[in-house]
Amino acid sequence: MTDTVQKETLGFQTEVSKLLHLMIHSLYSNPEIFLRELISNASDAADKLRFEALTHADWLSEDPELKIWIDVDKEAKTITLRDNGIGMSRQEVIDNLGTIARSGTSEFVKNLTGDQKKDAQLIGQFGVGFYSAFVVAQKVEVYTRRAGVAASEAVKWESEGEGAFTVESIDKAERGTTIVLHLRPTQEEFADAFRLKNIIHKYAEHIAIPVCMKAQKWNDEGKEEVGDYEAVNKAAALWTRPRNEISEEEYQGFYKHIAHDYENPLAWNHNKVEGKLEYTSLLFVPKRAPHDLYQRDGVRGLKLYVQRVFIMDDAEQFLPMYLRFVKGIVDSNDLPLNVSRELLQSGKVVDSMKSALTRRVLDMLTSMADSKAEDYAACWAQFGNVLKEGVAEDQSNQDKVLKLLRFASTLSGDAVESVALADYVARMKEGQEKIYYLTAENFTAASQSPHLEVFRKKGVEVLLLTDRLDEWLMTHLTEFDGKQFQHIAKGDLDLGSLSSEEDKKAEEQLQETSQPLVERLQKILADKVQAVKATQRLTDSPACLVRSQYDLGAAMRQLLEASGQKLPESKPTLEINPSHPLVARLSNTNDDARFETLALIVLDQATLAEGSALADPAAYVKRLNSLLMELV
Ligand SMILES: Nc1ncnc2c1ncn2[C@@H]1O[C@H](COP(=O)(O)OP(=O)(O)OP(=O)(O)O)[C@@H](O)[C@H]1O
Repeated sequence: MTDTVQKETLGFQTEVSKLLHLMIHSLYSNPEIFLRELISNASDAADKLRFEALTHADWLSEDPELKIWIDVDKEAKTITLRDNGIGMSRQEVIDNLGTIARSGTSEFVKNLTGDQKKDAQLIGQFGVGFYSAFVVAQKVEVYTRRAGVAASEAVKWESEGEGAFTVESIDKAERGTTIVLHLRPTQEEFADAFRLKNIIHKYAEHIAIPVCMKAQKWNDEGKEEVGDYEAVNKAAALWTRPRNEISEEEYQGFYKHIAHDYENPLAWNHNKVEGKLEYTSLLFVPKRAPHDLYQRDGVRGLKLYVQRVFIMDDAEQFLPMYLRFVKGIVDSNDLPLNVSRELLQSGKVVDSMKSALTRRVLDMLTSMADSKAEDYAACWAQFGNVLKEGVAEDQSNQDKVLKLLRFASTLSGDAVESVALADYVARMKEGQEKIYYLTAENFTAASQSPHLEVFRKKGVEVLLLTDRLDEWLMTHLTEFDGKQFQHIAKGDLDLGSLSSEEDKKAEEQLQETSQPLVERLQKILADKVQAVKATQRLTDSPACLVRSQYDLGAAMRQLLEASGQKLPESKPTLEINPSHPLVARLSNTNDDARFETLALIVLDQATLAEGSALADPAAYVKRLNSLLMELV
């Protein structure tokens, strides 16, 4: 490595400087992860070389055994990591080690709050990567030569992590990357082979290629002698090993490696399929949703291998959109090695793998829901809204998806979505035929809705749906376990066999006695409501609004209107509770002007109770005040 030419000093992208600063201050409690990150990069570099060798066989054949070597120099206080992977060109060095390539991470750094504690918690979510070297090193040198590039076109990169780095052309005999870490005085404990081997066991056991260090021996005088390089890790692709020989820690380590996550996954499933199709899958459910879960161009998909050769990241074709949060790998024996994204778009092999993998994920989630309720609750909190998309997207698995849904309910009593449809059905009252639910803007509006009164009286549980997606979701749901869904604020009150003979008689009587009041109200409110009706739905409230069975909910309306669609006006039915004192008062009012004021107040209040906005709030306030003045 001589012949220094073309040395240039370049500045780090602003975000990198920020990231470096934050990293050094937030990872001090766990500095050893630098080794995990650098080994992970070297292993990725080996994967990339194997892939490129499919079209450039000579790149691999000249030095075919892909490995990572780690050396420690106690005197010089350095650690050296060497790999014979793909290496980097000059431009790649500048791009990869001077900027933040991944847009998500760069966005994150731009938005740092400046509050070191908060920022430190966030940082792990973005994969700390190469720059973590500076947590232990005061100076980092990178010597690299890309496969297929002349020895004289190798590059040296060097930085002390403070704003700038240099790049210069060098000679490098072998392909691949060598990284020299000059340890900070406070981190010299890492210049210890034994310590490094322990870290490799902890974090890099799953790495598919050998991570080698020199053997340590002690002679008769108790002095240390170093032997030849030997693999410290097991050095076999994790998914190719038998399940019963892989520890939990190894699965967790592998997940962190492929998902760039710092937390353990919630669950995983490792499976080998033999027969007509042959493939191995290893699928993980993360603990936390990525920041780009709802972005159109967010990262999704599995890592694809064909016969153990890495082919591509983010292969989206193996799982449906609503399972886009699942991470993992799939290794196929049937796909051709030169498979491209375009080729993956269609084809029997991919289709049948997709449907099998989808079922596998749904089964994994179901078994988590059945046996690890707490984990599933965490999973639902993160990915519930994405899973809901599956109800519409995946008709063939709708039954499985329905069982995974969770809702808030009048029984659970809080906004946490924890009630499964199967639990609801198991708790249904004798004579109850339908699954009752209510949609509203938020949990308070839902749980205080007048529509719940009759259900409370009869002790019937109602699901409370307050997510923006829920109205859309319910347009795709007709029944579960043979029971129809019924929105309690839409259509006639239909309690089926929950209504006793007495209820039915009372209903008839109610309609009869309320007829004059209903007609009077109808005249006044003709242009505002569809109809006026006396109701048994209410016990404590004077009135409520009922929508037609096929009416779009408020959230759906907003959504469609925002997308530019013109929707016909929909008028509600006003249902009144004749046994409420205010309605009784209304009934006894002979003064027409006063009747009108009261009628409009009752209508406006029913609108407010529904969580809707008033068309003319000022008029409402004026009317109410005139009544209040009378009281004074
Ligand atoms: N040993 C290496 N050989 C070849 N390229 C490397 C090596 N180390 C790093 N790189 C390149 O530098 C890039 C940046 O590495 P870095 O670790 O910062 O991010 P990453 O690996 O893409 O993701 P993460 O931040 O989650 O680790 C890599 O994507 C890769 O292209």
